[in-house]
Amino acid sequence: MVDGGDPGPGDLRHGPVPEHPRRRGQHGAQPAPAADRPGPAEGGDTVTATPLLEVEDLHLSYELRDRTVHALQGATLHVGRSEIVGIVGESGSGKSTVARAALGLLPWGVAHITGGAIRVEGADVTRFGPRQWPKLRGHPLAMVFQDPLSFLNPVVRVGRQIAEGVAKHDPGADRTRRVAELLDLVRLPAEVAQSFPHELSGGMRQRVLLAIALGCRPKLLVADEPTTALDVTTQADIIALLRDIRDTLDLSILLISHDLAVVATMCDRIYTMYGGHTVETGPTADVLRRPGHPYTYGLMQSARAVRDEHGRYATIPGQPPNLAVEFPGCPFSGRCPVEVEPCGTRFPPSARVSGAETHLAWCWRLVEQHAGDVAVTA
Ligand SMILES: Nc1ncnc2c1ncn2[C@@H]1O[C@H](COP(=O)(O)OP(=O)(O)OP(=O)(O)O)[C@@H](O)[C@H]1O
Repeated sequence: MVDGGDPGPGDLRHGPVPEHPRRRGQHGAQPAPAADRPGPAEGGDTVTATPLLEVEDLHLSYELRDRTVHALQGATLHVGRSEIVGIVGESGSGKSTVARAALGLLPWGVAHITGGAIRVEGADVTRFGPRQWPKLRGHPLAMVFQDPLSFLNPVVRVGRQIAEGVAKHDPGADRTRRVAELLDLVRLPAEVAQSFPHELSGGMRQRVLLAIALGCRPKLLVADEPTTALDVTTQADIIALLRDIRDTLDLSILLISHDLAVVATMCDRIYTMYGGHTVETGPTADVLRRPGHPYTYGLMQSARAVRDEHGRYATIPGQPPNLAVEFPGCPFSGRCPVEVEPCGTRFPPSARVSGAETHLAWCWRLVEQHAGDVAVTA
């Protein structure tokens, strides 16, 4: 369950309006506002000047035979060193697409980046092709997926599958010893090395996947819904394990989940995505205490299993946006309980929500509350 107060989306605080990563077609890709980068005071322990991963105002479409899906229409995020950062949002909001784009794991010829930028350790990888991406995979970036069975080779013992990554990224290592170390790290007995994937439980397979990824010595581990297919107890074990691994190995984790409770338990900072846009970001405690975007507030109500006067669980009324069109305004417009005049026609600049400079939401209502602080330029 998500803890925190019960502020409504109207209960938003004032503060200066930082510069917004501008909309594609209006100003082109721009650096994220300084306030959207973590400082040592908030959102992480040891954050250096160059984030491991930066995604700036990313626009991406899937060109299908009969239609175009504008999956990302302004996704912005960064992950610093030793941080656990979460992306939360409902199905179709673009969470997996932004993560896969950052690892070059999108279908070539179908997915097209049409604006914005991706940087890995400061290097622009936005236009990387199929030959360049493999150099980044495993190290410095590795990914674990929701469904280990689709990733693991069913006819190869898991020890050998772990050893393959070790051989590539850690060629000098004693492979047998390293496999045993990695299994121990993910809290599996050494004998598991002799097993085939189908002989293991779902939770054990997820740990094997984690061992394979860690064998590549990543600096950033991207975990896409790693616990969704697991029962509640196993979910909690995997979350605790991920946190311990971050502490032991001092790596960064980007956790993707539709479940705000999972993200809230584990992450230092959160990004909320909706309709292909980043709509809020901030240190987890700040976002939960005072959500700045009405969509984040709706997610919190759903996560708390709040019931309405008829005893029904709170859901966000309305339908997600149609991604076949590029929407000029806020994608939550039409579904938003606190909509104001420009929402349907122009996407807002970011505005500071709470005390932390890193707590921002992209919401016209907040911008209006800030009116007079800083000129709005979107
Ligand atoms: N390979 C693909 N080809 C075409 N459309 C795609 C592809 N992958 C994703 N999409 C579409 O892009 C949009 C964003 O999908 P994405 O998987 O990134 O969202 P998500 O927030 O991760 O949702 P989920 O939690 O259901 O995976 C959706 O409309 C989805 O149907």
